[in-house]
Amino acid sequence: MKRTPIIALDFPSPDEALGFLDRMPSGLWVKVGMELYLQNGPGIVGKLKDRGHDVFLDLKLHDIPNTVGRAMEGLARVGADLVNVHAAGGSDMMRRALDGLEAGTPPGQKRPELIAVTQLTSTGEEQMNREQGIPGILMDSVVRYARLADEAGLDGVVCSVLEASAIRDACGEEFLKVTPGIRLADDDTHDQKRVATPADAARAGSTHIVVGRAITRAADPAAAYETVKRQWEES
Ligand SMILES: O=c1ccn([C@@H]2O[C@H](COP(=O)(O)O)[C@@H](O)[C@H]2O)c(=O)[nH]1
Repeated sequence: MKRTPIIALDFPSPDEALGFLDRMPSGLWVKVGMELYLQNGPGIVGKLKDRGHDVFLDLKLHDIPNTVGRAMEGLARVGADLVNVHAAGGSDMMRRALDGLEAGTPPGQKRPELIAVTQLTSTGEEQMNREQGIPGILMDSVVRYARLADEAGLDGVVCSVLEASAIRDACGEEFLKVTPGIRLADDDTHDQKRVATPADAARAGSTHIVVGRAITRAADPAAAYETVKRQWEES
């Protein structure tokens, strides 16, 4: 995969997402999340692929193994390069997701890579302890989910930059560490709890960074993208 930031296209309509991309460089990595996909359907993925972008379809499936497996079989035909589930769904669910993707990938095409969300980057340790009832430090929970995903045969995880190097130690260099919660210095953190800069991410061993509002809501999105990319590539 290309070492380029993944831009989160958190827009309500294809017109807004594609209009935004008209003002950006070509051949990007982009992320389609629930906001865009659930209101507009799978057609947006094909439109982005036709424009030469790589697509991370971030739907974070989490249900019983049979349901997730069958859903993934369908998603394999949508044309995304990268898809995901929640690791909290368990190892059987993750294995069935992978089986579904393999079964659904059209002959001659590459199976989308599959990663698992560990702990959302909007979750803090105190919240995890109190609301999820998971005692101890958040890092341990994230690494535990990463090992589970690795053992289930997944290609990697979504985690924050703060856990990337521990996951590299536990699961290896090749295992994907896709890290949202990216902010430039002095940016508003919004609803994110575990944030870091693109330079931090490069040093920590993230394989991909996901950047939304720091680019899409910037006064000059193309300039913000170039700043993020430079920090990410140079560190
Ligand atoms: O743990 C996670 C998993 C996914 N996301 C998604 O990434 C972007 C981040 O947007 P920002 O505007 O850069 O905060 C967003 O689409 C989330 O759904 C995440 O943030 N954390």
